[in-house]
Amino acid sequence: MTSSIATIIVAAGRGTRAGGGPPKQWRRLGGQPVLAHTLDALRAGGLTRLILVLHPDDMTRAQGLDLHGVTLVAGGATRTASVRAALDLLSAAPPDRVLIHDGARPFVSARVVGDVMQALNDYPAAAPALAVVDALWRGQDGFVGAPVPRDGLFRAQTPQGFHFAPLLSAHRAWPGDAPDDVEIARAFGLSVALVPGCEENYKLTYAPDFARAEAMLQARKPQMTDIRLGNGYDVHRFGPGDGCWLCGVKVPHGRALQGHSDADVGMHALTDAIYGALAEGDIGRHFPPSDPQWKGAASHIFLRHAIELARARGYALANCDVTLVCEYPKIGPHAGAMQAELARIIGVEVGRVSVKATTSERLGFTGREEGIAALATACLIAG
Ligand SMILES: Nc1ccn([C@@H]2O[C@H](COP(=O)(O)OP(=O)(O)OP(=O)(O)O)[C@@H](O)[C@H]2O)c(=O)n1
Ligand SMILES: C[C@](O)(CO)[C@H](O)COP(=O)(O)O
Repeated sequence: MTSSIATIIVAAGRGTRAGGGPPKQWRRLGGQPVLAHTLDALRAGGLTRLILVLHPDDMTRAQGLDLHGVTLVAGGATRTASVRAALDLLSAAPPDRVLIHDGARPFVSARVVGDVMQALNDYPAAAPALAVVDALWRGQDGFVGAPVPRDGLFRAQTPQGFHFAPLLSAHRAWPGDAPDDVEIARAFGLSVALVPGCEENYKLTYAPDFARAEAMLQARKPQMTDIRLGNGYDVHRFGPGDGCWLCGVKVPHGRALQGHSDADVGMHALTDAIYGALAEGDIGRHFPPSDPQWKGAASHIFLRHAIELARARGYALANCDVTLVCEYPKIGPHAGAMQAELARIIGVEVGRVSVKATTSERLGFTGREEGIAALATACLIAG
C-alpha cells in the first residue's frame, strides 16, 4: 500500500543573519527567487503536495512562483510556529507522512529526499545529517580551549520526515520554540533515524552563502559549445587557357578560369565560408582586388589567412563541404586530390573535407559553360 505524503516548506523567516535586502528566501539566485529553486528541487524528488509557509507580508511575492500543487499558509513568529501552522492546516486532510524542509535549502537532492522517505518505511521519523569531520575545540577568550570529541556528532539538515499523526501530537504537546522538528519529535519519544545528508544541501544563512550558491548554479549549467557556421559562394568565367585551378588542383581543360588571382573558385568559396563563420566579411575585404600584389596570387594564401584568423580566435575547422557547379571539366576523378589538398592547407584530416560537384542540367551560365560556380559551408568549433 502506498502512503500519502505532504511536504511543508518553511519560508516565513526574515533572514536577519543574511544581511540587508529582501528576506533570503526571496533573494535571486541565477535570476530566480531562492524559493523557486527549492520548489524545483523538491518536485525533482517526486514531491507533489506542497505546503508553503510564508510570512504574511510576503504573500504577494508568491505570485512569481510556480504554485502548481502548492497550498500557501501564513507562518508564525518562530520556525516552530510556522511548522505548527502548516501541520494544523494539514490536519484537516491528514497525510500519512510529512516532510518538513527549510525554504532556505535550495539544493536538496532527490537522493536525500528519497532516503528520508525510504527510512519512514521502517521508522516513525528520519532526518538527513552529515558527520562532523573537522576537529572541534571549545573557544576560551579568543584561545583554543578544551577539544570536543567529534565522534558521533552530526550536522543536521532537512527535509526531516515523520509519520504525520505522532508528529502532530508531538507539536501540540511542545510548549515553546525549538531549532527543528527532530528535537520536538524526540522529546515526544519518537526515534529518529539518521540518513546521509549532502554537502550541497546547505542552508543559506549568511551573506557569503549566496556567492557559493551562485557558483554552484554556474557549475551545473551545461557548457555551451561555441559552434560557428559560414557559407561562401563564388563564380569565375572561362577564358583562354589549358586548365582550371579548382580546390588547389590544376584540372586539365581546354579553357581556364579568369580572375585577378588564380581564380580557384572552389577555394574562394571555402575561404569566404570561413570568413563568414568568423563574421569577417569576405576575401575582398582582406585581399582587395585593387591591390596589385594579389594579381595572379595562389588562392591557398587566402585560405591559409582565413584559417589562421580562425585559429587566432580559438576556433578549429570541424568540417567543410564544397560543391562545384559546372558541366565541364568533370570533377569526380579529381575530387579526392582536391579534398587532400584542401585538408593539407587547412591542417586537418581529409575526412573533415568534402568536395563534390553537380551540373546545372545545362541551364544558366554554368549550363552554357560560360563559367564555374562554387558553394561552400564551413563549421568552426571553439577550443
Ligand atoms: N518564523 C519563522 C522563522 C524561520 N522560518 C524558516 O525556517 C527556515 C530555517 O530558519 P533560518 O535559517 O533560521 O531562517 P531565518 O529565521 O529567516 O534566518 P535568521 O535567523 O537569520 O533571521 C527558513 O527557511 C526560514 O524562512 C519560518 O518559516 N518562520
Ligand atoms: C532546521 C535546521 O535547518 C536544521 O539544520 C536548523 O536547525 C534551523 O536553522 P538555524 O540556523 O539553526 O536557526
